[in-house]
Amino acid sequence: MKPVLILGYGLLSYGLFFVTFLYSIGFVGNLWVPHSIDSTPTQPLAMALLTNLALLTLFAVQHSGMARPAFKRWLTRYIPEAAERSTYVLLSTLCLALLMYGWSPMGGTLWQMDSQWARCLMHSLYLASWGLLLYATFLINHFDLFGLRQVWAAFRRRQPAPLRFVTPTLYRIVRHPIYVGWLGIVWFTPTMTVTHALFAAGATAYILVGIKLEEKDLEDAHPEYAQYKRKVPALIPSLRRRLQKTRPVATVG
Ligand SMILES: C[S@@+](CC[C@H](N)C(=O)[O-])C[C@H]1O[C@@H](n2cnc3c(N)ncnc32)[C@H](O)[C@@H]1O
Repeated sequence: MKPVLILGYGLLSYGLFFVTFLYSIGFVGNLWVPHSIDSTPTQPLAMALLTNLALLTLFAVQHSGMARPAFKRWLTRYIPEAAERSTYVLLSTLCLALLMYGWSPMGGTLWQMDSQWARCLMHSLYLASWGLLLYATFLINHFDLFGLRQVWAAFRRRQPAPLRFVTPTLYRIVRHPIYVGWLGIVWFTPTMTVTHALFAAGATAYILVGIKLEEKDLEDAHPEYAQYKRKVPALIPSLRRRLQKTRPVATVG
């Protein structure tokens, strides 16, 4: 595959991801977009539940399955290595878009905050969680996580330097700031409907399983990860057990 085509493919994947990412801020927060997580129910409850569970499962299997090293090895027998991450980003984006498009609101309110300031606080925490997620991607390497670094290197006919294991700022007080952001996104809402709770519970279960799989790969790739894991908590930040700044020493997949 010609390097310019790989670059175009990577840019297209990233562009689609970015538009879907912006829509999902409105979708989960019930803000600004026409079809959101708590739009008016249109299907019978059982049908809506099955649809939503199927969509959540599809996203979880794709997102976690394609991130495994064995899957990446298999995939790169058929596509250039430089396009692997962009393919992951593209398929994750398509699954997320399908999830939002096919999502079937179920109605039913579990709790609701009526006071203006409480609603405002929840919306602020919700948007701050998106900010945290985005910020944390830049701490690891935003352009690597979304495949741009790899396709740019291919375009320049260079081999991209392997991504290093890093523990900058937030990563010294919590091991998974991106997933902390996700948890905030799904749980901070002024109105918790049954639909929203299903989404939040599904996302939480996915994150907890995803962490186990991701950390196994990180431990395999980076022997010092075990020590990092002992010192830094997974999801609840601890300032007391703050990891000393260490030089990154190994690569991760
Ligand atoms: C979606 S990101 C989530 C990262 C992290 N679990 C978090 O919540 O902030 C997953 C990718 O980040 C990589 N990764 C996780 N922790 C890392 C670190 N400290 N340094 C570099 N890469 C890391 C994993 O290898 C995986 O490819």
